[in-house]
Amino acid sequence: MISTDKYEKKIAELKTQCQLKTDECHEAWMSLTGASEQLEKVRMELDDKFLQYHYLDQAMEEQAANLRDICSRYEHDKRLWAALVDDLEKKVKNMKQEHCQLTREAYECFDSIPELSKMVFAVQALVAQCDALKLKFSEEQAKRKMLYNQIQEAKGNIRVFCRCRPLRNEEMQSGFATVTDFNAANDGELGILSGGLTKKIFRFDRVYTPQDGQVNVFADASPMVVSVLDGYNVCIFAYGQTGTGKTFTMEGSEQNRGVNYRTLEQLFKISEERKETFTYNISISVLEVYNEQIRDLLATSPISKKLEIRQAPEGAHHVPGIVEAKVGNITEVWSVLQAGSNARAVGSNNVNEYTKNLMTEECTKSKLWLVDLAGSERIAKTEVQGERLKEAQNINRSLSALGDVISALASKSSHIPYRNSKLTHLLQDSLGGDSKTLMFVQISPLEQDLGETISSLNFATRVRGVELGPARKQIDVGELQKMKIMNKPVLKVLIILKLDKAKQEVRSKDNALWKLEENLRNFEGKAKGKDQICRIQQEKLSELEGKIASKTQLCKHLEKQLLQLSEGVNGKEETCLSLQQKVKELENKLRAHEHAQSTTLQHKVCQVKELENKLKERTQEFERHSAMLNQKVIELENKLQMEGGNQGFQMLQRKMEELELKLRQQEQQEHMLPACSADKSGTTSNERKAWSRVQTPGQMDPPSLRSLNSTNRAINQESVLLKGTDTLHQIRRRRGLQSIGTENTFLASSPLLDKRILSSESNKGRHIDQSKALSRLTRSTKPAATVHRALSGSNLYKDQLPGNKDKYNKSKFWLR
Ligand SMILES: Nc1ncnc2c1ncn2[C@@H]1O[C@H](COP(=O)(O)OP(=O)(O)OP(=O)(O)O)[C@@H](O)[C@H]1O
Repeated sequence: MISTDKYEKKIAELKTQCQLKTDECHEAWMSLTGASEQLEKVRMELDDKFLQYHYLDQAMEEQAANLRDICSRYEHDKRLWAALVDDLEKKVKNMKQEHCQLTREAYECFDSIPELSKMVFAVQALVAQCDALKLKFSEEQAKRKMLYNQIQEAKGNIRVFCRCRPLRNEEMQSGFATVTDFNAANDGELGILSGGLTKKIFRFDRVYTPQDGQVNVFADASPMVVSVLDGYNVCIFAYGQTGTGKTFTMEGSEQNRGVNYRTLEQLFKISEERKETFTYNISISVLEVYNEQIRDLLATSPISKKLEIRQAPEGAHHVPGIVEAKVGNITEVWSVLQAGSNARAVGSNNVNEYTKNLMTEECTKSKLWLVDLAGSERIAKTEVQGERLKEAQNINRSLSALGDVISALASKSSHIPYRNSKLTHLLQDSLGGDSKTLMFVQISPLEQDLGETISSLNFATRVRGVELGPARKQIDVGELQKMKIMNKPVLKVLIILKLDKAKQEVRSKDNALWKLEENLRNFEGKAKGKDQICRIQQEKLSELEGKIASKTQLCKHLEKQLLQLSEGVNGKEETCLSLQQKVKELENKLRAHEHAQSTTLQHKVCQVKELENKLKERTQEFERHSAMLNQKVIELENKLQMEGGNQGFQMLQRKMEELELKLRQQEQQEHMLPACSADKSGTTSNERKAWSRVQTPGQMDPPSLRSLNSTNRAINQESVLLKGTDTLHQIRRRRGLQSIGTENTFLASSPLLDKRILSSESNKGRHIDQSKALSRLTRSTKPAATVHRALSGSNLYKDQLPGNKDKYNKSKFWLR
């Protein structure tokens, strides 16, 4: 009994120690749970901070990107505007320079105005001088005209040039003898050999050898052209035997123009030279006198009406109805002459006359007769009959009438028989005292033509012997009044012609003056234009400056915003840094706390292990003692059996049974407590009542105790302390499950955690202790805001966490 009490005492002590350890473990667990909760809170705060930091970081990045964009645009605009400003400044500088230049030039021009006025005075003086010179010139011109006429008169108003045709090829080949001697041709003498011995000398104004060309011939005839343009009637005609070169001299060929063409060419040339002083209206008529009938070769109608010669009231003769083609240049004249030539009667042997009517501004109306007479052969020689005879007779009549006129003029007869033939009648105004006449006497060099040659030369000599009076200008009486009015201006115009050089000087001065004025005007215009451009550019510049100012203001505003944003960013960065710092601190704290917790836990675990070991040792000791007690009991029973009677033995056996019962009740009590706490979820209220009854063995009824005794007999046979060891193992296992569950709940409810960690399947079977799980969560930067809610909402967590149960349950749990 004493040993049993001892054991009972020891058991009670051990139980007390065990209870104390269990309480310590419970406290440690509770503190761990509290630390975990705090840790969780800190983690959540950390996650929230991380999230905020992340958002702030994003906002900051966006702001930084915006700022960078604004900065780059600002830089670009700045560069652009700077370039524009530079460009404009350059332009303005150039324009200012140009403006200065133009102002300088304008001032120079302004300064040169006195010089210009001086020049104007000089020019006016020159003009006055010019007027004086013009007067002198007109006087000189009048004198020149007078002298020219005097010379012409001295030379004779009828001038005769003799021209001999060259021998033809066949004539030369045939060896025909010639009778002409040109040794003194330059002196105007022509020798004609007569009978091979005697030589007769003829004197003319000019004698042309067969070698003299058209140019030489016309050179002597050209003064007549000046006379025509000066207002005198002129008649140039060729007289001579057929085939001696009359047409050649008067018309010539296209390559070798004759007197007609060259005279007209000269006429237009001089009129062109005089165009500033005179206006010549030149008209041309081409007519033919055939069988004493005037034929208009320019008439377009095939049947031309009969043309008659009429005398105008002022005395001039004209042919009414004849075509007068107005010509402006030699080309037109040539085409008109060609038309007349084409219209000429084919095979006709008659007089062809070209007249030029010239009307000048001084109201003179002069005529130029260019006459190609028919051959002057004697009828006997021509031996023609019928119509040809009649034609030859008419030709001879014309020529003899011409001869008669010439003779009458030569003898200064009172009556000049102009009207004896159409030819002399037509030439009346141009063949006489008031006009100038030039006759080409054409001769043949052949001996066989000697008679005709002598006849022609004699006729020419007679013509040359005619002494005409001084020529008169053919003034149009109808325009006389006009002429009187225009006399002075005409003179003036003539002076201008003569004083060409002075006029040119005046003109050049005028031109220079005009140019200077023009330049001045141009400069003024340019200056105005430049001023306007300058104003426009200045306006543009001011506009651009305004723009630049607004841009600068905008830039400043942007810079301010940038600064504010930078400050904000800096503030945010500082906040972030402080937050990071805090996070770090918290992490450190957490780590330290974890470390402390883990250290404490390890310490506790070690303590629990030590306690377990001690418990094991005690249990083993207890077992040993039990075994010894059992041995002693058996020994005592045996002794009793041997020494005492059955009565004492039965009493002892009863006592043994009572002791065993007590022991069993204690065991039962110990055994029922963990079963109740382990199967709490499935425990009903009745069972709890039963459990409460079991707790107090004194209150238990004997049958229940008995039944319990019988049901637990098997257990009783085993070690009670071993069962206690199993219970500790179960606790450890549950704790492990709690850790796994907690971890899995964390993982399942934190979507931002790493996916590998998220995989609950892979982690389900793994045993992860809390310290590792916490460290992993601490390493994770992803927030887990829902962790606490997930944890608090989890039934498993609620059931398994001892902190969520009442103290009584906790104590029950840890009693186990
Ligand atoms: N000085 C000259 N030089 C060269 N050839 C000339 C010269 N004179 C006349 N002839 C030539 O002589 C020929 C006859 O000349 P042209 O017809 O002019 O004579 P004509 O006197 O007019 O004759 P007609 O009285 O029959 O009209 C032409 O072939 C012409 O070329």
